[in-house]
Amino acid sequence: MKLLRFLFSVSWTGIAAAVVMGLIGGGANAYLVTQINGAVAPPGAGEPPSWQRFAVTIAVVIVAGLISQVLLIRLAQDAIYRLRAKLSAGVVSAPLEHLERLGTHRLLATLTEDVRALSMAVSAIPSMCVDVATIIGCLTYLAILSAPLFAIQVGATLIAIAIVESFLRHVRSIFRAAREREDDLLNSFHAVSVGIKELKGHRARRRDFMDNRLLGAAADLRGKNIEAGVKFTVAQNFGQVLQLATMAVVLFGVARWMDLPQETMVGYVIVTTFLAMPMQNFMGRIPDLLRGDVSLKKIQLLELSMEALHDEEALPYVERPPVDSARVELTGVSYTYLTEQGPLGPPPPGGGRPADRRSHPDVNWSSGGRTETVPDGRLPQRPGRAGGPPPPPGRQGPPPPDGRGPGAVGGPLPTGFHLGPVDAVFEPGQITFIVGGNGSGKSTLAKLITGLYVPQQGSIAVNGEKIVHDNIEWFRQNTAAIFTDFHLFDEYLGFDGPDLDDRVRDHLRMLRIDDKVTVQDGRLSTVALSQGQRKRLALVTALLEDRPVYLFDEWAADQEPAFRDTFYREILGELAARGKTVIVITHDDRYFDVADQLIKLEIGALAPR
Ligand SMILES: Nc1ncnc2c1ncn2[C@@H]1O[C@H](COP(=O)(O)OP(=O)(O)OP(=O)(O)O)[C@@H](O)[C@H]1O
Repeated sequence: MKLLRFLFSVSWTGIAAAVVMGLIGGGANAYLVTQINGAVAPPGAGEPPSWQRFAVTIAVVIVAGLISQVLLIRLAQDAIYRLRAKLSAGVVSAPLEHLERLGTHRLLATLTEDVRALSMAVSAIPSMCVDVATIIGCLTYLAILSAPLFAIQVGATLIAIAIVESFLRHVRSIFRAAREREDDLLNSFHAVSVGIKELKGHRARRRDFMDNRLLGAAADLRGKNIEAGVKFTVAQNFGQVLQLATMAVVLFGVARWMDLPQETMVGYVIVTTFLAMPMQNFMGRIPDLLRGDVSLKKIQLLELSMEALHDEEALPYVERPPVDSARVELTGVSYTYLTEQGPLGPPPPGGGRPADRRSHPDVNWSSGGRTETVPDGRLPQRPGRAGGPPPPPGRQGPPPPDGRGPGAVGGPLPTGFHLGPVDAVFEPGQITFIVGGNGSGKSTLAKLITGLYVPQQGSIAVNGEKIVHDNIEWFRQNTAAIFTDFHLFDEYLGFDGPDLDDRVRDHLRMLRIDDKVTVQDGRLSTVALSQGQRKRLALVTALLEDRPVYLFDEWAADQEPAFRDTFYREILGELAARGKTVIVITHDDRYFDVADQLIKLEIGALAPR
């Protein structure tokens, strides 16, 4: 079971210690049974009873059980902590395009539901270990008491396990289907939180959404959980019936047929009665284990799908300050969005990563003038290079050269919107406007310029230094960007210095929001502001970053006319005067005269000048 393997990977020594203590407890439990048997068996049949020995055995049972449980509780919590840390780090370090494709709902479902299910499963393991130790101890005593009875009991238990296991296979697949519906439910919850205004304002839409989307998924989930619960209960009861039937066969058949002595039968009854509790506890915890196993697989699948050709957490980062001024040059930069072509497939046999789940199937890290295609390179051919046909200009990128058609079942393929090739130079002290219609690729280009996306063809250079795997993390530290879907942290994380508050106050004053927000110890009094005000707060952060490249994605769109004028005519000018490389995505044609350079995109391609 993956769950146990996962727990072992956290600390096999901890597991071993807990299991040893569990076994001591289980052995002591079994010894307790022998003493009870000695006390109730006919005189002279067994060991004479001794209350001192009885008390010591109980002490051993309690102490060993306690130590084992404490060890396993610590282990379980450690495993959960590590899982949370690993998952969060995985999310932060996954390539942006990959997270965008996964969608918020899938990430949320894993970070909440899967971690919760796994916590339950891992927390169940301590008591299950003690149960197993007690069962082993009791069966060992039974073996000493009577080999035939032991054989019958073990045989019946194995048959019960086989029957329950066949039921559990169904239950597991139901849990798996239920888990998929949880993604849909989380998607609906997400839609409720971000689309509440649209739902409140349109009764028919709200009804439709509630009945068919949210409650539809919830009802489906309920149905699956009921089905799994009922099947499991049937299996559990069947197991119990089999145990009782075995007892009946032994008491009324085998005992008479083999003429077993009364003290053996008393021992047998005590052992089987004693066995019932740990057996039931163990069975009762199995659904938690199954759900945990399903969640662990889901988590691993997500991690797998997050797996990047460059694991961003592992990106080399040499502490190196940003450049003083940046000349950013794009040479033949192209990028094609991947689109989902079908259900996400399982990993291929042999544990390798399925080709269709690669996060960057087409990334080529340009290094030292040489283009490396990683790993097997289903590269959309760049026009004018390698003799490939030019990609059709437009929303759709080139078909994958591996011959898989759009109907192919599998993960994402590079068949989405295609941008490029783009050749452009952004000089220090220069203001560049990037313009173009909706969906022409401006924001996509912005993500490439800021290093958030990696070009699939061509290269980017800063002051002549090519951006490659080894310096992309550093490259990102050179740009202060505000995208349209920016996020405001209410704390100035990553900034320090005794004058931070004063610097923030100066900027708040300059951007005319000092009457709305105050700052204390690097924390803002509020971020619950109008969209225009929130954008000004984002600008405060960008200005504090003081980086050589500034990129604004339709920043002024929500500003009042007077402040829009201030932004275009004063703030941009000041940044350029300080030698910053300023790039502005805009539709504001009234201010085009501010730009030193105008780059126009038309459906993913540079418009002819
Ligand atoms: N995360 C994504 N995944 C797949 N395709 C995307 C993604 N983001 C954008 N696209 C596609 O790329 C195209 C260009 O999008 P982009 O956001 O770059 O346009 P834009 O020029 O900034 O548009 P606008 O002016 O409306 O903001 C879109 O038509 C869309 O189809």
